[in-house]
Amino acid sequence: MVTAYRTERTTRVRCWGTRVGPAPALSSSRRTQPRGTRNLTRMAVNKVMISGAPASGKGTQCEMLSGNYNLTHISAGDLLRAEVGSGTANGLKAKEFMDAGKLVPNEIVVTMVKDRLNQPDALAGWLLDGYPRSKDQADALEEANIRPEVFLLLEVPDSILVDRVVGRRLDPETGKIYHLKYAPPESEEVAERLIQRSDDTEEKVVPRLETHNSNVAAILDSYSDVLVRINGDQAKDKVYADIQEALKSL
Ligand SMILES: Nc1ncnc2c1ncn2[C@@H]1O[C@H](COP(=O)(O)OP(=O)(O)O)[C@@H](O)[C@H]1O
Repeated sequence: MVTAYRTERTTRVRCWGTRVGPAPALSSSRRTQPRGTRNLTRMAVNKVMISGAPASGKGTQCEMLSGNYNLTHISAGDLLRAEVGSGTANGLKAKEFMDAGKLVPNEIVVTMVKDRLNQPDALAGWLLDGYPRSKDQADALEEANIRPEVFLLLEVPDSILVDRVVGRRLDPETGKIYHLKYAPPESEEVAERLIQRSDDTEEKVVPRLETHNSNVAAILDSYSDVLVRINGDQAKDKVYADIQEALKSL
């Protein structure tokens, strides 16, 4: 496995776990750097972004990462669902886009996420999930001088994602994420209260995947120096182990 290091000029990253996606954006490895030009600085991470297609495992990995790394988990999707639940004008407008699997307009999302990042509980360390999802969203953070120390990209083939979305269920009491086939509820009591997100249907996951695939390349341009690609098409504990390995070397 290769480790990710921040060098004077750029961070050289490669895949973790067996490669599923295209070759990494930065295919360099330590060997391509002339000796003596690397000033490797190990760094503690407390500004982490995690990205990936719907059902790529962001929520599941964030559950483990936020607890073990003492990071405040900020999910753009959760913030929007809370807005929808509160019935505000923004929430009503956001719901239209979310139900269509489209990105909610920036005038709603950007301020909401920036305000959340500036709340006291996030200042010690944040794990930002599902934002940015477009180049202008990334630019909005740049303008606010908000940058991650590492950008984790979970990569899973589209064919796997549809199956994951359709079987995904949420426990409204604990927020825990289950899957009827791959991560079933541990008791009848939990099983009975599980809910399915309104956009977790075969029909709605298609536009969500299209939205993700059409935006992800532009976002990676903004974070190519801190990008760490993770193979998300593995057991969740193996994915988490790969993430830990990558973070250990930062
Ligand atoms: N950064 C964002 N910008 C605009 N809309 C977003 C953003 N993040 C989430 N959304 C909206 O909320 C929906 C659910 O997002 P999320 O909970 O992250 O689920 P998933 O990662 O499975 O798509 C998205 O389909 C989109 O409509």
